[in-house]
Amino acid sequence: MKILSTTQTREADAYTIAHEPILSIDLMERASRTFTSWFVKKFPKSTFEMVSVICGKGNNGGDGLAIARLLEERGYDVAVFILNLTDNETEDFKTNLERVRQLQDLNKVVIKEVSSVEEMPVFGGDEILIDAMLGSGLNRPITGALADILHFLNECENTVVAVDVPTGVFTDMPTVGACIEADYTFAFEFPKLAFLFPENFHYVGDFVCASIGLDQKYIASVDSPYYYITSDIVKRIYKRRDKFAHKGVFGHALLIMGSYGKMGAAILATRACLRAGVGLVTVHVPICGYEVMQTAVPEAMVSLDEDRFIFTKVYDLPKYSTIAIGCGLSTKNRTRNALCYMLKHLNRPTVLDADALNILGQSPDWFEYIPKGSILTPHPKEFERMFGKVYDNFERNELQRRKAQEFGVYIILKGANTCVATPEGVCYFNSTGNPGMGTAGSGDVLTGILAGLLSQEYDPLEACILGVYIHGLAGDIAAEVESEESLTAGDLVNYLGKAFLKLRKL
Ligand SMILES: NC(=O)C1=CN([C@@H]2O[C@H](COP(=O)(O)OP(=O)(O)OC[C@H]3O[C@@H](n4cnc5c(N)ncnc54)[C@H](OP(=O)(O)O)[C@@H]3O)[C@@H](O)[C@H]2O)[C@H](O)CC1
Ligand SMILES: [K+]
Repeated sequence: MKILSTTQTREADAYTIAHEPILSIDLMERASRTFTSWFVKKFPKSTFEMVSVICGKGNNGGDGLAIARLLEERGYDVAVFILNLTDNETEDFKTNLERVRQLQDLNKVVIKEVSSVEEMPVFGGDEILIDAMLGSGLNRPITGALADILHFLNECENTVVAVDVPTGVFTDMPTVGACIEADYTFAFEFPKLAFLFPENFHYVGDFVCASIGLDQKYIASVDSPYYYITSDIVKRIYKRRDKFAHKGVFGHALLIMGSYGKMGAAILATRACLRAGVGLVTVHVPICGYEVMQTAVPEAMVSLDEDRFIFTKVYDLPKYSTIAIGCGLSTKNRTRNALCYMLKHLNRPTVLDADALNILGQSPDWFEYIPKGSILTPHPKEFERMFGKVYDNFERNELQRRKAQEFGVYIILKGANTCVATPEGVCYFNSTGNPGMGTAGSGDVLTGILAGLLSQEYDPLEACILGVYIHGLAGDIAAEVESEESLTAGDLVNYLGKAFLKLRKL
């Protein structure tokens, strides 16, 4: 799914209104119905006493009024609070206010105007609050009376659901000023870029998005460097196996991993590579890793280094279809030199993770040796070691895109909404995964999956998108059974099979 900026969304909005054609008030109604359909399933009316909708006077407030009316129609007890902080009202806000007033006249909805925090009501414990104060029209940081009201609301214990954008959050740049702290955000048509960055989680909560019927052809024609990885994209990438296929056609991966005390990383990556469907896997380990590897992963072949404890040299590189290097490798001098030699002599996309990235961070001149189309999989700390400190995630994302373009590589920045940046400067944000995956070895599993997919002739972009998605999906299935707290990297490997089964059914 493409992610549009606020300006582009407004253009898509205007295009839809002009070409569907649809009146703007009817588009607002459609958006509000989409919200309401989700809301009634998520918060059935038996689960709380009342809904209070807090509205600004722009179109976000207009949505809020339409939602209040639609919820009343569905049998909810609804109160509307209109923030009287400006005289500017949009036409669609006015029309919807008129419609709600008719309900008020029938004693079906309560409407109250609020001009300051002192006039805010005390909400009951069972009330749910809908934030329709400001949406994508935010054009300056929130201060003054509205900031006081937001602070007041944030102090309340009630569940808060934001319409389109949590009030105060800038969608395309870092947020400053007061913000509502929503528990849920329901975004129209696309998630906003800001929702994908951790610093905004506090404001956005869990987000969902759904189409409000904006013109799909127009959206397809708009240029955007940002995509959200949904099942649609993954479905197009995933290749079913040929009935007559055999292990010879699924490639032979070489994993260069592990050092004394860090063989677990190599084991996890090797198991993941096998579970991701590789035909054959050879794992190159120092002598100390021989027995543990043969015992822990009998399906893998082992190539032994000359050194007892670390990686120093590997032969026969051309015979492997894919190479991945780095998990648990160490950054000792001889390993560094061996990595440098390899990078210079490899001539095909390679997966680089963990200590391979730490070594690159220490020797920035070596970035130019990385084969084009390679995949680098840093977590934020490794990213910082390679490319330096940043102020926030918008800046980090810009840097990630720039470096991917500069070196002609794919950079997978791991975290919530893992982001794949391509050599063309496009970003794909993952939609699967959960906080339980922030556990030792989780990254090693991803590296193994990527090597397994590349071996099966997924191209690097396909491997990145499918890899991060299925890694997250395995995590989500595992968390359902094991809980986020107890989830281990080994579980991710064990649930990969179930994730593939789910993928087949998409
Ligand atoms: N395509 C869609 O996604 C649709 C979206 N809809 C909804 O429309 C809003 C956007 O509505 P808009 O009227 O453009 O803007 P807002 O309601 O968010 O804001 C209204 C005005 O608030 C003022 N403003 C801006 N920043 C501040 C601030 N810091 N403090 C106080 N007031 C502020 C500003 O007016 P000014 O004259 O004061 O500059 C805004 O114009 C979108 O989010 C959706 O909810 C449609 O309903 C359907 C299609
Ligand atoms: K809002």
